[in-house]
Amino acid sequence: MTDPTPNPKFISIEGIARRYPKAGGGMTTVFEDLWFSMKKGEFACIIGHSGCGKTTVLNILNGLDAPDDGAAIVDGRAIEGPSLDRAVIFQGHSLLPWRTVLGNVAYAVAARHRDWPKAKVDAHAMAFIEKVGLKGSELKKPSELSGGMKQRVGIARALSIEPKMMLMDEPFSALDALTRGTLQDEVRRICLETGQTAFMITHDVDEAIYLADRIVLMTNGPQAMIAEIVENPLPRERVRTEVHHHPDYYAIRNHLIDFLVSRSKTFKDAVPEGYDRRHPPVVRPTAGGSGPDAGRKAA
Ligand SMILES: Nc1ncnc2c1ncn2[C@@H]1O[C@H](COP(=O)(O)OP(=O)(O)OP(=O)(O)O)[C@@H](O)[C@H]1O
Repeated sequence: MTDPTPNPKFISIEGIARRYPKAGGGMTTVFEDLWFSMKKGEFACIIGHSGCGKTTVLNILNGLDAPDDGAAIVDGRAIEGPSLDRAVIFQGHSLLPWRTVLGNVAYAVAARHRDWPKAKVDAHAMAFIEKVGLKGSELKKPSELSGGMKQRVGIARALSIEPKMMLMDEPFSALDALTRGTLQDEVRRICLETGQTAFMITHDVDEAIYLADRIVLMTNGPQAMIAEIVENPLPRERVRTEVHHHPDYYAIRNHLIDFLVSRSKTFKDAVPEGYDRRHPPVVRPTAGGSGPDAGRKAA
């Protein structure tokens, strides 16, 4: 269940910057002074063109990369390296090929709970294998599974360690549309049921609208900025086959596409008056316009 009084800064990105040396000397700034926070149990997607720094942000949240300035904080503690508090689901499955489905998930559970006996580890792993619809396939090896099934194992493994945060880097982009839809449904259901906090990179506007509570819009790099935080006007209880009938669906969809097509390129050269990197504008596109919250500052 979702925490009724969630900490508004359960996850907090505070003024982070990432720079790399340029081939001919000097430095390229991928982004700097980036601020964004998430409540516990929130699902956020980040959208922006290739190279703007989405994976870099995700790697900083995962602890695989460190910011040159600023800090990323989870539940009051600065991230200082990878931790079982955070689980990542990638596009590829990165399963251990010699282990079964159960073996792959149990391996993660055993790493999290080193004092648990094998029977308890296996029972816990099985509960998550069941959650992603793979009961009956637990003794299969990855080579015997379809792409969608492998991705399910990755999801079960990530969820089984009951992380404070789930990080997803385009986890469904390599799947066919039908499998992608089913897995989106499952991830959404499980995140809602377990109050999981999730941060996902996607290039798919419809995926972001279906999954996210809020969508972070990043301008093109280098020196990418968070242009806005878009609040999803759709109700939290969503049904895939009905979302596009919601009166606000096309308002948010058009807003996101308009950003990707034009404003992601032009934003930096015409930064709106009063724009504050620390509190990017919060926009809630609705059929009646950008809604009463348009232009509100992020917390
Ligand atoms: N190790 C590195 N050395 C130099 N530049 C790097 C390094 N890693 C990333 N970059 C640069 O940082 C920028 C941001 O990369 P990043 O992978 O975060 O972008 P992205 O938005 O996730 O892109 P995509 O959507 O294509 O995955 C890119 O211009 C990339 O070339």
